[in-house]
Amino acid sequence: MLYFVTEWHSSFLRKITDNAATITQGFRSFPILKENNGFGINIDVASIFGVVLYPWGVSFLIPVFVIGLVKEKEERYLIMMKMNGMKPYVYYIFTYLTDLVLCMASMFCFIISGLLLNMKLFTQTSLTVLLLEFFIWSNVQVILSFALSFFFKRNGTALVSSFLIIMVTVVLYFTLMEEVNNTDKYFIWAPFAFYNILTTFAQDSILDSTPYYQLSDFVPGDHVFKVTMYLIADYFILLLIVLYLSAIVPQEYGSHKPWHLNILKCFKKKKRDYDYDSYSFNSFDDQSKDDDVKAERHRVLSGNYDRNCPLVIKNFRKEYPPRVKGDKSHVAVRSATFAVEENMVFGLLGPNGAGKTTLIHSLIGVYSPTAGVAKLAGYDINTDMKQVYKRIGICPQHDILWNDLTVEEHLLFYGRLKGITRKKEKEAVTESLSSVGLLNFRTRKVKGLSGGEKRRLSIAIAIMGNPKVVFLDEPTTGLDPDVRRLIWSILNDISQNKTIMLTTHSMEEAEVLCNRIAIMSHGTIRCCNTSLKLKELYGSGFRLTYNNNPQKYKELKKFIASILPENYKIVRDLASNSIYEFIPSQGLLSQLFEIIDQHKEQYGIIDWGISQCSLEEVFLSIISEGDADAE
Ligand SMILES: Nc1ncnc2c1ncn2[C@@H]1O[C@H](COP(=O)(O)OP(=O)(O)OP(=O)(O)O)[C@@H](O)[C@H]1O
Repeated sequence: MLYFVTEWHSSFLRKITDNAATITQGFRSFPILKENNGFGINIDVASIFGVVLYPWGVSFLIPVFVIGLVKEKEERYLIMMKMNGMKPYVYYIFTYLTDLVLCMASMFCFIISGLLLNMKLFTQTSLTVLLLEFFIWSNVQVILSFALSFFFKRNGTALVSSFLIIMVTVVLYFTLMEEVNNTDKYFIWAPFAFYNILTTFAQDSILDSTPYYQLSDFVPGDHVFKVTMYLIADYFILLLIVLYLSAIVPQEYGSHKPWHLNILKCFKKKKRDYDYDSYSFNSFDDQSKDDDVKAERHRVLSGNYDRNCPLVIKNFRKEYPPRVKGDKSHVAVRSATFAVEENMVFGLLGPNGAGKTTLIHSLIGVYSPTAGVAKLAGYDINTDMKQVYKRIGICPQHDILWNDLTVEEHLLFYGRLKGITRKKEKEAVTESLSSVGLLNFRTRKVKGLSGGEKRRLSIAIAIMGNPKVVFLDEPTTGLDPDVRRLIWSILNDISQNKTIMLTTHSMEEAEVLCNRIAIMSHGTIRCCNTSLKLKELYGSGFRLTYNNNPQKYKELKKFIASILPENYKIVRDLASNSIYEFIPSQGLLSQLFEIIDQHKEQYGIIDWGISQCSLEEVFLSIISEGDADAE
């Protein structure tokens, strides 16, 4: 059809122009403008999508940083580092710098991909201005994640919530874009300020009518300059918020200040309220009625102990500030005074909440003591903590280990914290690992270790560098009997030339390992002696236990009363089963065995036995006394 129409027009043309003109057929594309992208509009599609996607792209690291910080809180890595002498501010500065480097690296990738994709925002905006803005934004991201991390305790919540915060911010920004551009108050929220800067650059580069953003444009009076100043101000506000929150938000460990930070107290000159050598009886009264505790207190406070004692505590007290305003402060350790010599394992027993962990944590600097003094390995914990950390080892109640580090890396890390030199560290690692039987696990990652192996690694960390004093907080809790016995034999071997302070809930463990045992309840040391002595002092002597025929119950009861000494106590009195406690006179035990054996059929005794009281009974009796005192 097109052919016939063209031929008809062509013959008409030839006729009127005397064959001078003719129409030739062919196909050609429509002419397009060089920068038209084929749609007739001169725009950079990548930049348009970029405007929408940039905010997401430049904010995705915030949730990642937040979960990193919250995970640290959850896993308590910082506490373990603190127990080994690392100052929290060092940890936070390094976390900040690591996050900043990560952020800057991701920003570089962002800029390089923009340049490779030939996106105008990156090709046409001054690179110096871009780098400056991204540097400021990287700092803001890191400090913002620090601030957000204070509001979460669990990793999962932190992840979801921080993603939501970023998502809502981006959506809100695009909804209010026009308003944000014209109203400065929105720039108080740092992401709004940075997104606005990015959008301004992107719009400048999309629209031909305005020139692209250059360094010379970045001067006072310019919109981007003004928003950048807001962004910098936001950074400092966030920094102040982080410093404030770190002082007032209660952490699982460590103390925190009231919301008003006790500012007035800062101006008062701090008085040194102790002097190690002259510290004596004038402090808090010891509540213990026990003669051994009183004697130990007298011995230590009057200075009658070996001056080389690696562990000396005088009138040590720890009060926690009240959790609720108006409440009284909580006294976790009332007043502890004792000294432990070298080559000794000192067991600290007590029910949950007795104050054992608080005492250890106050000694190793996790908390500062409310009153009292202590010397560890010859150094005063109030003045020479740096020296103390080099000479002590700590195995905390729960394993605080990094899943992705190897066994050796853990030991190297803590060894360096303790100040072991590079030359000696490999040797120290080998020594420590062979003591706990983990030499073959040297290169294994912690996530591949069993519970017992992790515990042994925690003990290896504690004894790294051959410290003088080792604190073991419930080292075998939750382990099976086999592993528990293995750890006992390890502890027995490593106790040479050391002073070990061990807390445990296992009486058997205390009996096996400890040369001296102190039982603590309600923050007070109730007794302190060897396990044998404690049994003698607090145990109710011996126990007669029997099962019998209920028909002869009354006669049997009379018979037993007639053969036991007058001091007997009935512990259990059932028709078919009874327990009596008594303190035997000389020779009575052998007589009892004979008499009961002769009369057992006559009184219907089915089976019977006599046993000495256990440390557990001593423990229970002391704890119940402590409970009565506390009421
Ligand atoms: N950070 C804290 N702030 C306030 N009170 C605390 C704090 N930590 C512990 N306490 C309280 O101090 C008391 C002693 O606690 P601590 O953990 O020292 O006891 P424990 O003998 O080690 O117990 P467990 O055997 O369960 O570990 C408890 O009443 C406890 O509630």
